[in-house]
Amino acid sequence: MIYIDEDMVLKLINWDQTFEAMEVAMQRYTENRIVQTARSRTQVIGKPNLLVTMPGYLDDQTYGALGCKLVTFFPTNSDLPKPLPSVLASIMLFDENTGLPKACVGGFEITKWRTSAASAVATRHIYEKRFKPLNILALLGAGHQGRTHADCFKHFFNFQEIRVWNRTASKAKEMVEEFNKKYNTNIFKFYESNEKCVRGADVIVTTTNTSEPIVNRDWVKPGAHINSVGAGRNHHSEIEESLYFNADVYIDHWEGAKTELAGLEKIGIQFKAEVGKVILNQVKTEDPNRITIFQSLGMAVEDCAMSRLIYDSYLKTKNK
Ligand SMILES: NC(=O)C1=CN([C@@H]2O[C@H](COP(=O)(O)OP(=O)(O)OC[C@H]3O[C@@H](n4cnc5c(N)ncnc54)[C@H](O)[C@@H]3O)[C@@H](O)[C@H]2O)C=CC1
Ligand SMILES: O=C(O)C1=NCCCC1
Repeated sequence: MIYIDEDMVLKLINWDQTFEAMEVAMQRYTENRIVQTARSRTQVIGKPNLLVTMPGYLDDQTYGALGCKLVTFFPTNSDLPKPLPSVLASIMLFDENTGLPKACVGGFEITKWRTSAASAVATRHIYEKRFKPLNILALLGAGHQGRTHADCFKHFFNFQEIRVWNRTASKAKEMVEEFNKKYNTNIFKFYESNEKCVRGADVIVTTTNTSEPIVNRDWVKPGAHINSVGAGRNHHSEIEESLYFNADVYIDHWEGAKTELAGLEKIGIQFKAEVGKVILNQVKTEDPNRITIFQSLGMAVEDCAMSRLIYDSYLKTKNK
């Protein structure tokens, strides 16, 4: 069995293949060519810290794999004297014919990249494909996911303004300075207020651990698209509940939605479809003024696709 560490993953990963891997995982989901269950959660007694397991099987010539991601979600890591990321992960990849372990692949970078690419896939198919404006992007959250989403959306879309808000303002300021420098641009703008950041935005991405809404219904312009990524108290804490009633809500998978979005179902929110159906043109939002939401939960088969991609790329570099 080989071990592919985070540095190697970073050398091998790129946005275009990650996007394609997410599109394939989402399509295969809709075509019933995957197996995955809701993830298990094992909590450290007395702490909010979790070990999460995400097993999956994806049937595909290029991205197919049998694997299991092990994620630790330790919100207390930011309070350590030397802070660590709150989401850490490793992905085990198995031989489909023998069950032998083939590789353990670092899952920290993969989780950031595949989650960002899943948001980009949703934005492209739910929103951009309908010729909707892409002038202003609002990013709420300047943590690991917020930063990777910024790179990803800069790569795939041509926004004129990318706004950044974070609960601790200094982090958003730092990020804006760093990203303007990195891309030799001035399109990244710091916002002190989440309301101002959201008002007028065409696309909104939320990547926070908040347990209270940070996006209010009245702030979101008609026809805007929201990718809600954060999983604080639950997976739907970032957006004011009444906004869900005034939007078409798309998810990535129903197994996860049944448990992790039970709170939304309980208050009567109906999910329109999984993103795979939109990719396959089986469903779409017709009304240009309708707000759309991609409620991202994260799928095991996305991690299977990514670990297969990285594993194959790794073998190619070794066999050169
Ligand atoms: N949907 C998916 O597929 C995935 C979702 N996630 C979720 O994304 C979120 C962000 O993950 P990372 O960027 O890795 O974490 P991080 O620890 O790097 O960033 C956390 C962010 O949340 C913000 N935050 C924390 N408490 C807040 C509050 N009360 N109000 C407003 N903002 C608050 C912080 O300022 C920071 O911007 C987490 O909730 C994580 O569980 C992570 C991986 C995959
Ligand atoms: O999909 C994932 O990976 C995760 N989703 C939510 C929380 C931690 C990891």
